[in-house]
Amino acid sequence: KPSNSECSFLPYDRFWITSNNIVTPHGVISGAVEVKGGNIVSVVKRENQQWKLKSANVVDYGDAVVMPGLVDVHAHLDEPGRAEWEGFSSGTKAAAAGGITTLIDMPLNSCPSTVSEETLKLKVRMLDSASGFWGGLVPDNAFNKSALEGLLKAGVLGLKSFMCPSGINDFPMTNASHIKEGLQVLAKFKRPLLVHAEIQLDSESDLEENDGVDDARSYSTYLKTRPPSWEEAAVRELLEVTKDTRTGGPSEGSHVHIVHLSDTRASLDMIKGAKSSGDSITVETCPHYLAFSSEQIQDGDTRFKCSPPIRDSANRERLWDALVDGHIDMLSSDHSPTEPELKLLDEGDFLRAWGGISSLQYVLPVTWSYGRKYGITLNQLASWWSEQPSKLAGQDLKGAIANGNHADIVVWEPDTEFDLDDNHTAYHKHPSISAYMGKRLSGKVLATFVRGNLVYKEGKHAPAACGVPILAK
Ligand SMILES: NC(=O)NC(NC(N)=O)C(=O)[O-]
Ligand SMILES: [Zn+2]
Ligand SMILES: [Zn+2]
Repeated sequence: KPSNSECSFLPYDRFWITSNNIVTPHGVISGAVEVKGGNIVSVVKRENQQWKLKSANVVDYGDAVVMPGLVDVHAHLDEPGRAEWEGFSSGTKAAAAGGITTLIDMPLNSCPSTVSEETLKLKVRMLDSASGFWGGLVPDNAFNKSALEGLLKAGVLGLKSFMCPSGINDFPMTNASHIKEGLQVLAKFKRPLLVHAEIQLDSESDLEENDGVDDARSYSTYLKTRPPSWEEAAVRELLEVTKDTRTGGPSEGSHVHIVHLSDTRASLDMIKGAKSSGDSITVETCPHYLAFSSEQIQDGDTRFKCSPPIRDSANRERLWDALVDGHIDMLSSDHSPTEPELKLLDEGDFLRAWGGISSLQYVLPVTWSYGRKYGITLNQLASWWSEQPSKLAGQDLKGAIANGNHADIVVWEPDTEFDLDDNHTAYHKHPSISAYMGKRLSGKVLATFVRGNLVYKEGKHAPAACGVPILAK
């Protein structure tokens, strides 16, 4: 266990962070955040604090924004088993450099997948596993109540399942009856199920076998293989089951969260309907669906391949509307990297390349850079990236700069621009496969505090990683 001095660039247990732009649940204030023993012990406006700050340990950030650290509920860190794709050490370093203070690791792309108490232990045991974990709901454990309970008791924050093939052999897909069973167990633990909501519709997927007829280098070919009807069919089937989460329903206490929504037509309308009927349901989208549109994706540029796919610009505009209007609850990275070889960048084959966007370190500046023209506010950013995801993950003491909360904080400069070029230091493993390479972004992270430790400062990480696994109790 590293000593405290290795965990933080700051030697103090008690100190004040001051700024003219502190994002609190009650608006942006000029003042100070007092940190003691890793927690926020007071948040005071500038006019109330003169007496305190004179002799204290003060870190002043001037006009830079002081915001709750981001909570990324959807990241694939791939360890153990596929450390060459990503890892806890590289992933958490990238997170810290990007202002993310909490990562929740997805149960697939590591090997083995996190589908049992034993496989969870493999993750928790890793020295750098400073994150929380979702467990997998798969056909093997869905009808095995004691196995599922074992996994939940071992501390996963909730479960995740796929309604279509996941691309990972030991993570098979679930149908609505598996999900229904899983929700009953989750209800007891009051934890959520995260669902990849696409269902493979036969007639539409023929193209995959039709190589050569349609050009596999063309993004439009890929788009046709995963039409909005796949999301729509999955959401429709899923919502039959989410009724169980209503007050008085058989799975009251559980919750369903739809990951990475792309379709803004029927799927979104159905989700809105379910919310108004009292289903316990939330939905996320990801920065790549908000930043990019299918029209812009060049032939062969498989960095942009993900599922569900990035759709057209009209869809992107509707995603922003839905987010701003509160119909989409939160954002996540869905950082799903691989080795560059599996992206098949030379061939540019959209049908055979690995699907997943690599983005972990960039999500804050990306959301801000692309969201500015929609007039998004700092409080909205904090809600989408911190408050709502903390709630989903059951982390009541995270997600807001408020008294008693964990001192998980990002300090950043909204107007400072930078280029994601070869000179930019990225900490996740394969920056070259990121869809954001070559972009100019605004919003530079200056400092990141995790539990009061200044873990990242001006391009450098503290000598040791001090995060601990976040396990549900
Ligand atoms: N196995 C994966 O990581 N899949 C991921 N891939 C994407 N989104 O393209 C996902 O979250 O579905
Ligand atoms: Zn997914
Ligand atoms: Zn994912």
